[in-house]
Amino acid sequence: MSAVLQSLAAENDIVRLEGVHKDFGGPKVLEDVTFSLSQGHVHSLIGPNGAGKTTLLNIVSCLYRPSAGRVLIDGHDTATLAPHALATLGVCRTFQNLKICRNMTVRENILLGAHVGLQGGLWAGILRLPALVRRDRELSDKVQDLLALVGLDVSPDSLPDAMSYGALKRLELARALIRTPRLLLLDEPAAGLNPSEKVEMGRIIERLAAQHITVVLIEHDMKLVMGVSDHVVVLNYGRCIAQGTPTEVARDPDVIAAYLGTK
Ligand SMILES: Nc1ncnc2c1ncn2[C@@H]1O[C@H](COP(=O)(O)OP(=O)(O)OP(=O)(O)O)[C@@H](O)[C@H]1O
Repeated sequence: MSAVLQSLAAENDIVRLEGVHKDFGGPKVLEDVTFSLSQGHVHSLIGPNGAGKTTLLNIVSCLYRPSAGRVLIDGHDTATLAPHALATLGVCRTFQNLKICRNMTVRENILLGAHVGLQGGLWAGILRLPALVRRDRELSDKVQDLLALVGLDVSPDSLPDAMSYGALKRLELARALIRTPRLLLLDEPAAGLNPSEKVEMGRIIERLAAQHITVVLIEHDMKLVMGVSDHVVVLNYGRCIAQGTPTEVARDPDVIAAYLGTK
């Protein structure tokens, strides 16, 4: 690629990982991982179990620090950024395990996402401090829009305890969207969903991309990955072994070998 094209591509990058290594005091979990994520696209991070996908997402979300290398978001090194400050950069995420408060209403659960990174944070939300109650009132209309966006036909005032697992996953997604992120990190959003719920999750991701939200998706369901991704990064034993369009990675011999267990 020419220098001009390279700098144009870099301008469009929202995240850049440069030579990221990670260990937890033992063997390397990530080794020299370098790639860029461009704005407004759906990027999937795939690889066999234990390849280092969640560790990488935790590094991008500043929950873990790289042992070496760096992560840039909008060109800013995140080395000293606290995880809660990420939301102010327009970065939000969901987790593999559900983090829904079952004794709070659907609306309150979604609004908790608006409190991340604010003064007082999650606890101010749980304790219902006055400034946040005012802000919540302003955001209430948005809750209804988000429920529609994630395809949840439930009352914002209902409790989530009667909701199915698939519906709770979508509720978590709505919570991550309340702050209108530019970059959304999704850790296995379709895990545990039935086939029709997976299809619906794919449609939701496409809707998010249509709204120019950059999505990073960790997912084991290859049909979903191949259907929604613009760009796929493949990890194996902590190394990036391939990246490209879904078609390119699907026919990459290293990727095929990793998935068949021959590498
Ligand atoms: N906090 C930690 N302390 C020690 N080892 C860890 C820690 N977090 C992850 N690991 C190790 O790092 C390796 C990669 O784990 P990680 O969860 O990132 O893989 P993954 O690709 O997301 O796997 P899966 O698809 O099964 O979720 C594993 O060997 C795991 O045991």
